[in-house]
This record gives sequence, C-alpha cells and structure tokens, in this order.
Amino acid sequence: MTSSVGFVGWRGMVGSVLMERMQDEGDFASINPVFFSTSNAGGSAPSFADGAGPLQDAYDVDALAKLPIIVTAQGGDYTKKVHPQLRAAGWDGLWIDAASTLRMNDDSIIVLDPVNRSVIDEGLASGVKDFVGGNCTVSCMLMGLGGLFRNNLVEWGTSMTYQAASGGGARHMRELLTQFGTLNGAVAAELSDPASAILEIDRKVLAAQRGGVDATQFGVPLAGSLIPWIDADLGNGQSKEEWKAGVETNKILGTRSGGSIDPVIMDGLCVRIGAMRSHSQALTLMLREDLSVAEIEKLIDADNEWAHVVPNEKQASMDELTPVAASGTLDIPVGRIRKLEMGPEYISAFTVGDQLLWGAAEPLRRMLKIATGTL
Ligand SMILES: NC(=O)C1=CN([C@@H]2O[C@H](COP(=O)(O)OP(=O)(O)OC[C@H]3O[C@@H](n4cnc5c(N)ncnc54)[C@H](OP(=O)(O)O)[C@@H]3O)[C@@H](O)[C@H]2O)C=CC1
Ligand SMILES: N[C@@H](CC(=O)OP(=O)(O)O)C(=O)O
Repeated sequence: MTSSVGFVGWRGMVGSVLMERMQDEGDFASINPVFFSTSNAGGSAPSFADGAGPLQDAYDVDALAKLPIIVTAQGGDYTKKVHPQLRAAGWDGLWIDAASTLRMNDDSIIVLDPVNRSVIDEGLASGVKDFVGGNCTVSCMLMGLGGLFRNNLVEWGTSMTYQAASGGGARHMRELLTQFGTLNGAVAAELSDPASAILEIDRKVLAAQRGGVDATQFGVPLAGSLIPWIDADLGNGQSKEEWKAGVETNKILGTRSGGSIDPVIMDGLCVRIGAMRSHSQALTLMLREDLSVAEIEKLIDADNEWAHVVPNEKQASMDELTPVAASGTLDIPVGRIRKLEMGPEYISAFTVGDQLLWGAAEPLRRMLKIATGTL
C-alpha cells in the first residue's frame, strides 16, 4: 500500500536538497506526499509533486496526526514545539528529522544506514518512532572511515574540522559570497594593475575585513579568515559541535564495552572556513592494531559504495580531496592516509563530504525508504 508522508521544511536549504534527491531517485512514485508550511497554509504544493493537495498548516497537530510518517527539515525550534504536542496527542507515527533536538534522546535513533542499518532495523522492530539525521561532520566522517570504525579498529581519534558556510544556513552562504565581493571591490583597481604593491592590497583588504564587511550572520568576517568556534559554548572549553563528535559517533555505531564495537573516544576542534557546502576534516586516529596502510585503504574502500581512497600524493589530493571536488556528489573521498611519527598504530586521514547530502538530506531520504519498505 502507498504510504502517506507529511513533509515539513521542504523548501528550506536542507529540504530542497532532499526534494531534489527524491525526484532524481523517483522516490515520489512509491509514496503519497502531503506538504506542510509554517508560513503559507492553503498555498500551492510544489510543482514537482503532481496531484498533491494544497499546503497544510505545519502547526495543525490534527492534520499532522493523520499521517503515519512525517519528515521534517524545518529546524530545531519547530521540532521542540510540535513533536511533544503530537506525541502527547497519542500520535505513534514515524518522525524523521534533520534537526539535532531529539538526537541524543534514549528513545531516538541517529540514522546513517550504510553505517548503522542494523541499529535502525532493530529500532524499527522494537518500536522506536523517532529517527534523526546525525551531525554533518560526524555523518561524513563515519561514511568515509566506516571501514575502520565498524571493524572496531579505532581506539580514539581527533577530528580537526574545516566546515563550510552552508552549515549555518542559506543566509550564511550568501554572506560569505558578499564578503568576498566586498574584499575584491576594495582592491579592484590595484588588482587590475600588475605593478601595484601587494602590501597596499593586503592593507586595504585587512581594513575592509576589520571595518567594512557585512558580518550579520557569522558575527565576524569569514572571507579571507576563519572562525575557530561552531555552535554553543558548553562552558568547559568545548563547543557543542565538538561534543557531538564523541557522543554521536558512539550512538550511531551502537558502541558498548564488550559489544561488537567498543566505545571510541573522539574529540577535536571545529572550525568554520570559507568553503560553500562541503565539510572537510583532518583526522588523527589511534588504531587498536598495527595495520599496514594497504590494509587500512582496503577496509575503507570496501566499506560502502561512496567512500573511496585518494592516493596520498600531491596531485591526487589537490584534484580529488577538496570541497570543490566533493560538492554536489555523494562521494566521500578519503586521503592523506599515512602512519604518523607517534607510532605504528597512529594514522592520519583527511576526508571531505557534501554537508547537505550525506551531512543532512541523504540519510533522511534513505530512512524514509527503509520505513516504507523500499530500501
Ligand atoms: N543534519 C545536519 O547536519 C544539518 C541539519 N540542519 C537542520 O535543518 C534545519 C533547516 O535548515 P535549513 O534548510 O538551512 O533552513 P532554512 O532556513 O533554509 O529553511 C527553514 C524554513 O524556513 C522557511 N523559509 C522562510 N523563508 C524562506 C525562503 N526564502 N526560502 C526557503 N525557505 C524559507 C521555510 O519554511 P516554510 O516553508 O514553512 O515557510 C523553510 O522550511 C536546521 O534548522 C537544522 O536543524 C541543517 C543543516 C545541516
Ligand atoms: N552545526 C553544523 C550544521 C548543523 O546544523 O549541525 P547540527 O544538525 O548538528 O545542528 C554546522 O554549522 O556546520
């Protein structure tokens, strides 16, 4: 039977990527979509959804409760407000969500099926109803390095991130580009004159960064700079984004002392850089065994169809291991793999992933397919 599925947040940035992927993969053929809006109830359903009724009010709990499955990329405030009302009203449908709000609840599962399909299947069988996409850096890291984590080979790791503007949302991406434009404009005359002094250009750019760029979204200039803090300050020196690396990695993998995967210690520093939509991360991993680089590469390549090893060579790294190379694709390149001087169990790796695909929309799309029995 075709399942009815409610979509909330479908026109936002994450939601639009989800809709695009669902169209590309023909997913709408096997569901009956019902579209909701927080701002335009009664408006027309999106043009790609042939035959769908008008937009319904995303705050109408009775309308939502008629559906067996709701997929939302509307954001954490929406989840905080509507999810408890629905559950209090006795709704026992599946809630599939991009926001972090419910992620660490005991009765939710973080979805990343190429990595934790068995956790998802066991959850569905035991009556779990809330399925939440993971943090983008954590999901991209586990997609890339799944071959090591899933084989219980990682004792601890650090992840030093280089996160794109898209992690902040569409307005952040626009602001980054506006900032680049402002900086370029400040020195356009000098740039067109090959004889102009580079120190004068540098001085003018710095003056613009310090005084003239719009930084309404990021708070400080990002173009030509970076921001070494992402998400809330937990008050113990760690940012919330850094905290997620440890707790979400372990939850996704279902680690347990004495289980098939032992708990993994993960920590690091999360940094915003001026990339558009792909997050990168430099990893140091301490392995539980002294494996050869060739064995490590084989495990990474074999783990899933999207992770692939980039040879640890200059040209291959420049060509294949960048946000420009990874953006808009489901590929998760993993490179710079080598043994570190600290000892034979210590390795480095560098990985890049599209933050809006495997980092946000794709795990939700696939969870919906699992829930409707088509994956
Ligand atoms: N898992 C992850 O790593 C990530 C998760 N997220 C989560 O997804 C949530 C949504 O993020 P994101 O997609 O960036 O949010 P957006 O701000 O792009 O969209 C959220 C909502 O804003 C409303 N909206 C108002 N004006 C516009 C407009 N001009 N164009 C489009 N939508 C508009 C829409 O609601 P309506 O149609 O009802 O008006 C839309 O659904 C985040 O809050 C976060 O919780 C985000 C990034 C990564
Ligand atoms: N915090 C991420 C994006 C995001 O929305 O993450 P989360 O879903 O964990 O809140 C970033 O800024 O890059």
